[in-house]
Amino acid sequence: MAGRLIYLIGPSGSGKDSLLDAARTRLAERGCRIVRRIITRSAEAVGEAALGVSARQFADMEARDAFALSWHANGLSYGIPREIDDWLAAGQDVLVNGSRGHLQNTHLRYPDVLVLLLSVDQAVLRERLLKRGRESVSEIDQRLARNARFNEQLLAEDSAVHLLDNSGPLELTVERLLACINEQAPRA
Ligand SMILES: Nc1ncnc2c1ncn2[C@@H]1O[C@H](COP(=O)(O)OP(=O)(O)O)[C@@H](O)[C@H]1O
Ligand SMILES: O=P(O)(O)OC[C@H]1O[C@H](OP(=O)(O)OP(=O)(O)O)[C@H](O)[C@@H]1O
Repeated sequence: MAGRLIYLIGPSGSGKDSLLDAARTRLAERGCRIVRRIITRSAEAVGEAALGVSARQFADMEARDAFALSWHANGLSYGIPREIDDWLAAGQDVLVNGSRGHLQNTHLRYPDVLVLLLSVDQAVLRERLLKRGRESVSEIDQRLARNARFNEQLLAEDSAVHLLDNSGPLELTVERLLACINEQAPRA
């Protein structure tokens, strides 16, 4: 049986990278691979399981059809390597740090995708972003405004999005993630 694409989405700062890092070993134990994204962000950026490339390199990769999925947001470009299709075909589950804005395209290409929306109380989220210190205050406020629009849209849509709360300790969210993946496993 083919593997399943698990598409983790959520506001910047909701804890996607932290969750993937914390759950990495447990996910590997159950045969789930975490994708390394290609991002036009400087390679020295911390906390991101990604390969940094220039805008030119990214465009070249896109032209070579090197990505299964790609999107542009926050002034950056993001690509998911095409090799995930080999992993899925080989029966492995594949977890992607995805984009809310690109969700519809992902549904079209991967109809059986399991979508997990990581959510955090807005005030807690602002504090976490300020503490992380990766973006300026105005960039943080722009991202928070974008979140508000996305949340409205996602809630209004009747799509099969599974909420995953990360307002509490990360360890708890890891357990919730694994439970959700197990609960939503397709019946053999
Ligand atoms: N459950 C949590 N409790 C406390 N801090 C958290 C939790 N999850 C993530 N963080 C912190 O929030 C910040 C943003 O997390 P990050 O993983 O970079 O989010 P994202 O990848 O979604 O942008 C980081 O400083 C991280 O340490
Ligand atoms: O359409 P959206 O859901 O807003 O997502 C757009 C992009 O923003 C996030 O990346 P970002 O560069 O912010 O990294 P982060 O998630 O680690 O903050 C997310 O992982 C997406 O790649």
